[in-house]
Amino acid sequence: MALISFATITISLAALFVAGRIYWETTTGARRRALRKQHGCLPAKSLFSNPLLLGIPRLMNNLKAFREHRLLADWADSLTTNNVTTVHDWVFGTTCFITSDPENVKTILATNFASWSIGKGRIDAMTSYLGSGVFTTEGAAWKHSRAMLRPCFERSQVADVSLMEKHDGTTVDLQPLLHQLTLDIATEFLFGRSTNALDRSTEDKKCAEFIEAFEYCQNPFRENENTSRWALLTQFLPDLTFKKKVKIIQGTLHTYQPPDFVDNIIQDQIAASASTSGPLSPSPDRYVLLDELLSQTQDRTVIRSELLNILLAGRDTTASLLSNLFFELPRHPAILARLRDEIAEHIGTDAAAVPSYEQLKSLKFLRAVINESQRLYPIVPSNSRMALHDTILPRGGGPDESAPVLVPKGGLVGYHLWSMHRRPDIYGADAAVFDPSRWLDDEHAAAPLRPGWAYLPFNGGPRVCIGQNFALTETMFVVVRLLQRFEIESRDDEPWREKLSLTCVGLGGCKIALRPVA
Ligand code: HEM
Repeated sequence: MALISFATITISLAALFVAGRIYWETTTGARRRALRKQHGCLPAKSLFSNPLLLGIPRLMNNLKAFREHRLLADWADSLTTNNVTTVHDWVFGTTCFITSDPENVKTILATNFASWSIGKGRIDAMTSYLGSGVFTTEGAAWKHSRAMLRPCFERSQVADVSLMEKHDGTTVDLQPLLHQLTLDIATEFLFGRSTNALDRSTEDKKCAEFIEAFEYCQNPFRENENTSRWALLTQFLPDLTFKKKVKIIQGTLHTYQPPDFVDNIIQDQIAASASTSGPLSPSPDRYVLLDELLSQTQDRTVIRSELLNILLAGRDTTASLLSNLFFELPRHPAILARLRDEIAEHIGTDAAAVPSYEQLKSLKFLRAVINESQRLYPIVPSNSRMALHDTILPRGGGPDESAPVLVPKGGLVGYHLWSMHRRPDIYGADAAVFDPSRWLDDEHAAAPLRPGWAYLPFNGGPRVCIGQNFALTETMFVVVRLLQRFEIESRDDEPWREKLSLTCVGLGGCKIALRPVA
């Protein structure tokens, strides 16, 4: 009896499976076959063997490579060794692609923007501590945020370099100080008030607590925890520390908490808006994002979320760029000397010669140094998008990768800037060398370098970094002010190694000796 019912159940399940498969083949399958035929799609290569293993071996390898600080280089090697620019994989039933092909990246970010999402994973993970804002939303909500922020980044606002001068200080232990400096500048620019993290004389416990909590939440790859051997298991366990930190960031939004760091800023600004004078009254000649937000809504959740979203986007990114740049610069005395000459010629060597926005923009060689630093060490070295419906990548299929590829609805495409920025067929045989002169038309060996979509440190298309100009001005300003005052020397013989969180920075920090210029 038991045997019969077991056989009946097995047959029924098999029949159900076959019926389901037939249904799928005649609907979704047929639609995809037609789409493939219409566009001449061919499959992309796969570097990975057995789909029945659900991509788990690859995932474990990635985690190991991440722990050993070689994930980016491993991927680049993998693509180069196999002579491919787009590969296909299958992780836990989700179709995934990795690409370093500029045409594919352009399609995802610009020409076919509407077919792609930033992904549920990013939205859920980041909304949990940032709330809804420009970085975590899509569609109408994102458009609204972006429109609200745009005036904040117009040239006249960014050109106000005086706020940067206020936060310019002597540095010795560079990497952490750069992170504090950019936090101070970002908060002054966006909120009208600085965290003053760099100023040791003004210890603010709430501020320190807030920064610590913010840093904890924004690092999804917390070392020794998520990346341990048990990483896959810990993903399913509640992270109680994370919840505690979110409460610190979200402050009074969670009841019974005293006003926290961000709340205080919002409250003070509301009070200042009501008065016409006093140190916190809205500046008549400078745009402060918080003032703009307050003029549009009194909803503190909205205000707080938008502020946190931008703080995330604008803070560590610039510090990481500066840190990577100052890692390379002292290792290339000829490049450093040329940069000093340019600064002396256009601005002056005296510390009293504070550069203006226009002067900064005239420093062509400094711009080339920054470009080169971002080429070799993109701050966001890989990124991804999710297909909202069945859609097409223009390249990557077939033996020579020239055929289009079908990406099914829900499929993920990772675009690997680290690999793309180092492609010898785009940047030349010396692609691995730090050489800013490749960006100078009259000095470039062959034709002028015009990488287009093959160079993407700030992303591209409608979601291009809104703070790009601000970040570049800030970077130029800090480099000029530092070199005007100090001789710099590398104090680190180790090669650059990746330290990946949301941004990418050197594992060994940026150890340099600073001597005041005689
Ligand atoms: C070197 C410094 C910076 C780099 C390399 C950088 C890079 C990027 C990248 C790659 C994105 C796209 C992320 C994505 O959509 O997946 C982005 C978006 C964004 N960035 Fe930056 N960024 C920098 C500095 C800044 C600064 C200083 C601010 C503001 C103060 C800022 C504000 C934003 C915002 C608001 C977005 C979201 C734009 C949107 O989704 O519409 N960034 N940035």
